[in-house]
Parts: sequence; structure tokens; C-alpha cells
Amino acid sequence: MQNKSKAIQDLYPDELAHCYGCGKNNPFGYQLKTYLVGDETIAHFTPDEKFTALPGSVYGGLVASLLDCHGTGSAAAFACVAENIDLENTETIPVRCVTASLKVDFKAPTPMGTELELIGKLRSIEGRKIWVDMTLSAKGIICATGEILAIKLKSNV
Ligand SMILES: CCCCCCCCCC(=O)SCCNC(=O)CCNC(=O)[C@H](O)C(C)(C)COP(=O)(O)OP(=O)(O)OC[C@H]1O[C@@H](n2cnc3c(N)ncnc32)[C@H](O)[C@@H]1OP(=O)(O)O
Repeated sequence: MQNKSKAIQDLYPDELAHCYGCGKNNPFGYQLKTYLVGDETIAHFTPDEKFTALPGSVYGGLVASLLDCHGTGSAAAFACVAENIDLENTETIPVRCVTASLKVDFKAPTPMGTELELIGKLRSIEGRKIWVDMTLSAKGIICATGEILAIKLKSNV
């Protein structure tokens, strides 16, 4: 697979780049960036205390949101690779993936103020269905795992 120096979300067309979790054109959102590195995807996010659950730990909704957006970004990246779309030499991608199903398992408290690392691995692609397995870790400790079923939209909305 290809390495990618540009985030997959930065290849979404401008009119579709307003997602609260990962849209580059949403100044209020998290602007999560997913990168394809080898045959995995990676993203980072450092939560601050506005995301508090119990003191010192992150609320689960943020964890789910990060997995949601990293999952769809990863699905789009893996779909592009499967379709021989050269991510290195394109300004926008024609693939549109949305979440149909997201499962999150919370394994350990997610710490505040620490860089979180999300890793995605392609499980399978079957027609328009793309399954991605993910981990969310802090300092090498897995805080949550996620699995997403993303669906490629039929048209480029
Ligand atoms: C550039 C793109 C911008 C991306 C922005 C970032 C996104 C960030 C992530 C999100 O938060 S996305 C927002 C949350 N997700 C949604 O709002 C999606 C709402 N659901 C839908 O719009 C539709 O249900 C969906 C597009 C997912 C599927 O509808 P379709 O009419 O295109 O497909 P269909 O219902 O025929 O399902 C296609 C296949 O997926 C399967 N499927 C659909 N939903 C499923 C589900 N929940 N669980 C298991 N399988 C499911 C379905 O059975 C079928 O399998 P088969 O092909 O084998 O028959």
C-alpha cells in the first residue's frame, strides 16, 4: 500500500469537509486527520479538560467520535487503495464513506492531556461494505477498541 503525506480528510472535496469530527472546513470541530501509513491508518488527538468524564479521564462520546471519524477516513483510504486511486497524486478523492455501524469497547480510562493514537486496519471489503478494526491508545496502553462498518455511498452526493 501507499504511504500518504496528506491526510485523507484533506482530500475530501471542500463542500463535504464540514464534519464536526474531521472536516477541515469546520473551525468548531476536532479536525481529526487520518494518514495511510503502509497497510495501516493512523491519527492523533490530544483531549483537553472540556472532554472530562471523571476527573482526569475522557468521556466516552469523544472516544467514540474519534473512532467514528478515523474509521470512515480509514475506510475511504482503504477503498481508494483497492480501486488503485493514487492518493499521492490527487487533490480530491471520489470515494464517500459513511458509518453504518460502530462498535466501541472501553478497555481502560482514557487519560486527559495525553496524545491519543488511533490505528486502523482493514478487515475486509465486500462490495460497498468496508470493515475496519481500530485501537485507541495512550502511551502504548489500549484504552478502547473499535470496529466500524462503513458504506460507500452510491453517488458522489
Ligand atoms: C467525503 C465524505 C464525507 C464523510 C464525512 C465523514 C463522516 C464521518 C462519520 C460519520 O459520522 S457519518 C454520519 C453517521 N452515519 C450516517 O448518518 C449514515 C446513515 N445511514 C445511511 O445513510 C444509510 O443507511 C447507508 C448509506 C449507510 C446505507 O444505505 P444504502 O441505501 O446506501 O445501502 P443499503 O441499505 O442497501 O446497505 C448496503 C449494505 O450495507 C448493509 N448495511 C447497511 N447498514 C448496516 C448496518 N447498520 N449493519 C450491518 N449492515 C448494514 C446492508 O445490509 C447492505 O448489505 P448487502 O449489500 O450485503 O445487502
